[in-house]
Amino acid sequence: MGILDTIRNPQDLNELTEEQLKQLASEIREFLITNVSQTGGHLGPNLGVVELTLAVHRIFDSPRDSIVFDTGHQSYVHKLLTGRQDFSTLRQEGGLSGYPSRAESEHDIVESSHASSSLSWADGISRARQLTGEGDRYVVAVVGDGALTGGMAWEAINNIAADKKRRVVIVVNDNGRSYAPTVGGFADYLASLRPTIDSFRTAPAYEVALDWWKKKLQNGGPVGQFTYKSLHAMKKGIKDWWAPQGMFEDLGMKYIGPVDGHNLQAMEHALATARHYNGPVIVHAMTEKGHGYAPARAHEADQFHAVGIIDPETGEPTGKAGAKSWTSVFADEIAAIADERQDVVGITGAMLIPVGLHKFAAKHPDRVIDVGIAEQHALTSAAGMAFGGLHPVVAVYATFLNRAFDQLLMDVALHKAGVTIVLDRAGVTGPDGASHHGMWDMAMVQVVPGLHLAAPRDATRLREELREAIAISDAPSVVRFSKGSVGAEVETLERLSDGVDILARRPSGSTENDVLIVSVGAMAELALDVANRLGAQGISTTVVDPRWALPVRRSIIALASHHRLVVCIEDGVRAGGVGSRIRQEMRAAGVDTALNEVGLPVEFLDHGSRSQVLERVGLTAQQITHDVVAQVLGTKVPFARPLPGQQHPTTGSLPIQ
Ligand SMILES: Cc1ncc(C[n+]2csc(CCOP(=O)(O)OP(=O)(O)O)c2C)c(N)n1
Ligand SMILES: CC(=O)[C@@H](O)[C@H](O)COP(=O)(O)O
Ligand SMILES: [Mg+2]
Repeated sequence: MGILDTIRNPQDLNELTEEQLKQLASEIREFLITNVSQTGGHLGPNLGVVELTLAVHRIFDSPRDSIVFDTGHQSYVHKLLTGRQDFSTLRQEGGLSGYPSRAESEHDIVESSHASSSLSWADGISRARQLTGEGDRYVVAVVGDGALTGGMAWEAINNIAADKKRRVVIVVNDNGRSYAPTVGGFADYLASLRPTIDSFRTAPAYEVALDWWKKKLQNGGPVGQFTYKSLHAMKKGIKDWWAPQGMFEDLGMKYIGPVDGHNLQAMEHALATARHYNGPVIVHAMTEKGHGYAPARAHEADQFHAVGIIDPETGEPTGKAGAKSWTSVFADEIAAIADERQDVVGITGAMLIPVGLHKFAAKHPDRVIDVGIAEQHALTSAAGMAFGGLHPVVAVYATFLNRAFDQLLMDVALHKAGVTIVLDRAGVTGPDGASHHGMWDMAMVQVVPGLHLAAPRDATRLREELREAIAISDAPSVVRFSKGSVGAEVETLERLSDGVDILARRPSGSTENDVLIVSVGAMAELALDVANRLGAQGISTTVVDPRWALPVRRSIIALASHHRLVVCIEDGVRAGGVGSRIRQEMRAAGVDTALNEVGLPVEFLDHGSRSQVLERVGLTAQQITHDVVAQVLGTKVPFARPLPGQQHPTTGSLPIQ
């Protein structure tokens, strides 16, 4: 039995000797490599915070003191130390979350995986502690150098630094990377601190002695005054020359570091110093992503930021290479477009490879910009680029657009800026859980005036719709697609004049009162499966793919008036989604056909595989068919009549045969 097996809670760490702690760190590293290589997960970030997390839990008293992880993907060690040592179900349905989870432990606070929020959490918790008479409890925020490139972090620092009594300890986990090396002026500043010498600068004894000496000299008459002033000038000169005056100290926060984040004693000393300071303080820890695991260190792209199932010895993926991914289709097409259009620029929020801009960047490095984890800035900067005559393509995961909604609305759309936003990981993603599903984008953007939304159903339509989007120069255009492998090609039977694709027609001679299925994006195969199942139950269907879901195409409305029921299937929240918009447009056109919005519930969906989550919420052919049959055969759906003089949208003739 190893030492790790004896750790049931953080208090068990306090009895360990220095040697035992070293052994424990080694066991934890071994545990992470052995287990995460079998389940997949954020192996690199967690190997980088073994000593840091041990030190935090030895110096602070969780859960009395609150420990907040930014983004939360680096909380595996924290979980191991707080009673969760079965990682066999990591990120799986019903299993251990890959992020902090309040349902799992009282030691867990922030469940969202959206970066740069930890300092605001720390500000809020510490204010609450002060106002409820518990200001002696500490709040420790563990924040990465990448997360510190997010604007929200600086909004929080502005607030925290204002109150010298706030017991907030900000542990900067500086491994110099997000996925790739962190970019920007602040990242350069952090890097510039590395050679700085003194971590004793904020030691209490040093501070007390310095204050005594300052007072002595200042009160020592003219000679003392002169001596004090000249020594102060000399010290400032040395610091400016040798140890530049820290930005954080200029902001009014104490700065301790840089500290070797893999030296447990040094980390404990720095954190103990920070604790004694009893006010807002930054502890700048220098760490390495993937520390202690050669395959991770050698993986230049992202140092095993997130791995699938790998061989623990070699770090090589063991699963068979997946089918072509949506991301790779986008990566190839945007790189081709970049060759053709010099005005097209790419923008990423510290995720160049994950969003597929790397091929574009390799060919045109000056036209792909990494803004750091700063989606809000990305959108407004893109509006500026459009004003300057460029056509920006902002590529982000759908869930991360949430935080840039106002910039999309008021900087891009209000100014009719020709900006294309490419949303990868749209819809249910799966293992990263509730804050990673890209499920709110369509409901969010459907209220943006003038916005064009495309949801390609396969690789061919992605290429097509991406090009159509980039041709829009007077409004925002959004192209959204799922995580993972792109599905099979779904052929077009007929393309209507407004760009809507007919994927399946009802049998000739069918009645007016059949079902129109509107399939949004990657739901096409599912929609056709539903159509077949309904056909077996004697219900004829027409299946269409709008391709451009917004603005709603007129042919969708006309088709609706020739069917008994419209079923809109989308991989997004059904409240306010595409189906809702179609319903509104139908009502405005006086078409009273019944409509079902089939999509995701307005809930936070726990992690699992994509298919498991879709099954859980009923977004399956079986469930949809069951519901439609019950409605139609159960005559819960009134028969619809076409409007007088309503021409059918295809050839002006009566309903499609
Ligand atoms: C708002 C937001 N944008 C993008 C991401 C995707 N993301 C997850 S972790 C990560 C890198 C974080 O870097 P850092 O904070 O330095 O932590 P490290 O992984 O280096 O420990 C990014 C960009 C996110 N989680 N949140
Ligand atoms: C926390 C984090 O890194 C997320 O960005 C997530 O892990 C991305 O997962 P995928 O890129 O595998 O969808
Ligand atoms: Mg980092």
